Amino acid sequence: MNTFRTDRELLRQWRRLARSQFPAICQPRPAQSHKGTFGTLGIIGGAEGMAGSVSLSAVAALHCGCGKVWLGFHQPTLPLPLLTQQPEIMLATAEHLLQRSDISAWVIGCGLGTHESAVSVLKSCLQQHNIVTLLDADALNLLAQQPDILAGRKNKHNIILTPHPGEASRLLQCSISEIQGNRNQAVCRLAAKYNAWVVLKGHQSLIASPNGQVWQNNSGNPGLATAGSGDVLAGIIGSLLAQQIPLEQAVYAGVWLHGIAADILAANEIGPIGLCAGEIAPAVRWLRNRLSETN
Ligand SMILES: NC(=O)C1=CN([C@@H]2O[C@H](COP(=O)(O)OP(=O)(O)OC[C@H]3O[C@@H](n4cnc5c(N)ncnc54)[C@H](OP(=O)(O)O)[C@@H]3O)[C@@H](O)[C@H]2O)[C@@H](O)CC1
Ligand SMILES: Nc1ncnc2c1ncn2[C@@H]1O[C@H](COP(=O)(O)OP(=O)(O)O)[C@@H](O)[C@H]1O
Repeated sequence: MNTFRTDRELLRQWRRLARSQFPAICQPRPAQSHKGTFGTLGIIGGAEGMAGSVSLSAVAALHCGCGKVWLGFHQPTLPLPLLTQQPEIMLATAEHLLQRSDISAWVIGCGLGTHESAVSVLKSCLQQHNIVTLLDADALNLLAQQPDILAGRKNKHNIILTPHPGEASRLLQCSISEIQGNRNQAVCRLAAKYNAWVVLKGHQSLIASPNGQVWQNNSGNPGLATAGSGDVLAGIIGSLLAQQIPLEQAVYAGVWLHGIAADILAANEIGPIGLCAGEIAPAVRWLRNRLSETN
């Protein structure tokens, strides 16, 4: 059980900001709702040795409110220990998961690996043109190696790319210092090159829409500089997308919630030093519930 201490005035400010900028995440649950109301997220990645990455995404997605989460491992056999960690998560191989017809949103790439077999998994995921899809980590590395992977996608405005500066440098074929030297320009170049939504992660993450509008996020702290916190972000945004939160609000709100969660944890003496990525999800759940309260 997790409750967090927060200054009341700060919580009021967060509510005001969230209600004006991303009202869809502040709605209380309708009494007549059921798990299907809140969508099904499909997460693909987790090659051998990397099961933890997609597990972090999936746990975060559940805590952020989506109805069901499927994990599709890019491995021939399933990493069974995950069942005991969070038995609510449904497990499959990536190939089997891609055949399901009930997925509301996809997250692909965390721990996926960059072998040839990963390319075909990514391509078949992208063939589901009408399903909003977030590409992270190795999906971005594959895209950097083979930019035409996105060429056959009919609708790119429902694609979200979430590179850290290292991945951004691969996507734009330049150095990390060039990315960091002009982050605004970098995020715009990425959005224009791929005609997609882009989150350039790091201190004060930048979000660019496909038509080049840029928004800077100011929540978060260096506690987030820890293995797996990007996997958690992918799960949060994917969860909001699966819940049918409008895409623009899902991307902005996801980045903001992830940062505020880290700020709440730090204020509760969990980090910033030694904050673990898995600790972010309960704080996101707490915050989403506080935002949907009426007072
Ligand atoms: N538990 C698990 O299973 C986990 C699995 N994971 C999975 O591991 C796979 C590899 O992912 P990865 O991101 O660790 O490696 P990689 O793409 O080589 O990037 C590192 C490069 O980027 C740079 N860089 C990064 N951030 C930066 C910043 N803010 N600002 C500036 N530079 C920055 C960094 O630069 P450096 O500072 O080190 O020179 C370096 O060059 C991937 O599939 C992922 O999902 C992880 O999620 C962890 C938990
Ligand atoms: N100094 C920082 N201040 C604020 N946020 C940060 C900082 N460092 C990292 N983050 C955030 O943490 C996440 C790290 O993502 P990423 O580098 O992809 O991690 P991983 O691959 O280990 O999951 C991103 O959302 C990024 O914006």
